[in-house]
Amino acid sequence: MSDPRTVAVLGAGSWGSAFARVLGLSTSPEPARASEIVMWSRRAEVAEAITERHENPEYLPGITLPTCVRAVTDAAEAVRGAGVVVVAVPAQHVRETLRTVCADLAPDAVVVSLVKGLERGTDARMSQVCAEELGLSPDRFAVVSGPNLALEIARGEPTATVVASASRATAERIAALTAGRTFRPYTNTDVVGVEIGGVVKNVIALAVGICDGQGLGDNSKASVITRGLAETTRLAVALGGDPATMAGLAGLGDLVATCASPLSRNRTAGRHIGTGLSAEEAVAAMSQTAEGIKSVSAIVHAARAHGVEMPISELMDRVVAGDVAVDRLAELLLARDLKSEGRTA
Ligand SMILES: NC(=O)C1=CN([C@@H]2O[C@H](COP(=O)(O)OP(=O)(O)OC[C@H]3O[C@@H](n4cnc5c(N)ncnc54)[C@H](O)[C@@H]3O)[C@@H](O)[C@H]2O)C=CC1
Ligand SMILES: O=C(CO)COP(=O)(O)O
Repeated sequence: MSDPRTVAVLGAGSWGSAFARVLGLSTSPEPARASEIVMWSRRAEVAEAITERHENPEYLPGITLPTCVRAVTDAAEAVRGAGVVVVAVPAQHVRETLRTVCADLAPDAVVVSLVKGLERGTDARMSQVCAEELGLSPDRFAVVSGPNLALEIARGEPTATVVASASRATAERIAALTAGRTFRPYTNTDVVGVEIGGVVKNVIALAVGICDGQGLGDNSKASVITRGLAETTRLAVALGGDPATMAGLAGLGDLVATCASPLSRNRTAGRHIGTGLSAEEAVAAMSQTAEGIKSVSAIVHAARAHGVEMPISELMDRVVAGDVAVDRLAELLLARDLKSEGRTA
């Protein structure tokens, strides 16, 4: 059995570290908040800085982590005895990471995904990857997603988020674990909708970044954002999600935050592409994860399999593959198949 107040965080990048800080600063009454947070970092110097100096200078320079946060370099050690295991590594590495901890996961542990990507090759959402690799029942899984730029949260700026689980009790438990003076979790049971909102907004932010790189103004960006929300909603509904989720924090909220913020890695990657870099060069120019570039092929594949039209994602897939010349990007962003006329967006 596990200790419900010990939380493991797999991944010591920007969101894993900021989330560990959120957990450590929860103002929920005991025993709803965590007493110990054990992060897993692949690099010994990062683990040492977190444990000894209470900071992660590479990802969150100048931010102090609570003293109840420490880090280890062995993922299995991090999860041993933990009542809650938070997954905060890039989507394409979630499956291999889970395989290294599966044998050490407590049979009653709840797994929480912070990850906003689909797995290439399987089109799997992270709830599906966790269920497959860890044999989790739906009540032992939750996803946290919303307008949650890690650096703003680490600085203590107020934000809201969504905790979704098939089990309302699990969602409420994870919400209590995170709730604090500047972090306000809402709960729902729409795991599919919350996951898809977080995944597709990265691709729409790529397109908005391209608008920036091309010197386009706010009409173009608002059109891309609005049409982007429409195609996100179509995919979410086709996969069993609730359209109402897309009007909330995990849909529109995250889309607006990511598309508007210069902190967004996906928007930044798009801006690089819009000025003429290839997707590979854009990734190389940044040190952090841009999930939209990695996930777009799986999104498009899933959409086609379900007969869902996603014109912006289709274009971003071609852009990432290097199939579209930069001087055609502006014209193609809002291009539209005439047979789609009459639909709302
Ligand atoms: N940074 C943010 O503002 C937010 C990020 N997210 C999502 O959280 C997830 C993690 O993103 P970030 O923390 O931002 O990424 P990051 O790029 O800041 O850090 C990624 C972490 O994963 C580790 N990692 C990289 N490759 C790995 C591999 N092959 N195996 C295991 N670990 C590996 C890195 O060492 C690092 O600790 C992504 O899905 C992202 O979309 C969600 C909300 C906010
Ligand atoms: O998910 C995020 C904000 O909610 C972070 O977006 P980026 O990954 O584009 O930085």
